[in-house]
Amino acid sequence: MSGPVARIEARALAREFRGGAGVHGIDLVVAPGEVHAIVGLNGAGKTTLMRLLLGMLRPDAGDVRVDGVDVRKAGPATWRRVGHLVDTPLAYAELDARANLLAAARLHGLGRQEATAAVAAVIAEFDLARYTDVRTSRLSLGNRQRVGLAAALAHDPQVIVLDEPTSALDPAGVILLRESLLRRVEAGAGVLVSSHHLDEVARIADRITVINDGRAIGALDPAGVDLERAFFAAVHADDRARSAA
Ligand SMILES: Nc1ncnc2c1ncn2[C@@H]1O[C@H](COP(=O)(O)OP(=O)(O)OP(=O)(O)O)[C@@H](O)[C@H]1O
Repeated sequence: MSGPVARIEARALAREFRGGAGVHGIDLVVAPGEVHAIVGLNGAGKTTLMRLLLGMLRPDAGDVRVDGVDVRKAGPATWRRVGHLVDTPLAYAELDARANLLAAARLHGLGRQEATAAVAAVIAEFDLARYTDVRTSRLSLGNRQRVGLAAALAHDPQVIVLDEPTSALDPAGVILLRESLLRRVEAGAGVLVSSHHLDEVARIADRITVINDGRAIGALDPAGVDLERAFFAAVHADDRARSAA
């Protein structure tokens, strides 16, 4: 096979929870230099899929490669190239924003000076200067999300996985995140993002995959005229097909 190594490549990925919910055989690729968005209704399996891709959850079947490395064998060198915001945004709620960002940068392998410079850059990138000395537990939800995103991105990851990153952001935060991701993609990163905001997805995604009931059921055209209608058409067609089977 030729071409650049995919940032993320999953094959036949499956994990079924008791009761039957979960992820049922998903193939997915995130190439370098692209934003791949996944959209789906509440409970469709987006977070579960991301947790499987990041090795946070063990699959029943299938495999995942991150920057060409089998996720089961990935070590620090691979994880330093990954930035994610899935589940809890920050490690230390009692620390202020700057200390949290420094901790995240150091945990991702940056040296002291490198981390200080990287943290200054993401503080500017996410317009967080007013909040650097505030304990993160006291931040508003949206500012906590900004700090969480800054912590996920400070070490300049090549593989970026963000679960509903705009859910609590104000319009200014949405624009800052969009610009940040597009800059990183331009530099070769691969981004996987889940979202319920179809307008925003249409702005940033190169590829959109629809997830329904734990399965990847098709793609939406980010340049399409009525994404919402296309989304519901895909979901309802899949629901009908499965209830008829
Ligand atoms: N640890 C678990 N044990 C049992 N069921 C689970 C577990 N984690 C997730 N599920 C179930 O798997 C399904 C998919 O959940 P998931 O959180 O992946 O959906 P989602 O698409 O991210 O939803 P949302 O848009 O609401 O965040 C749901 O039915 C959920 O209840």
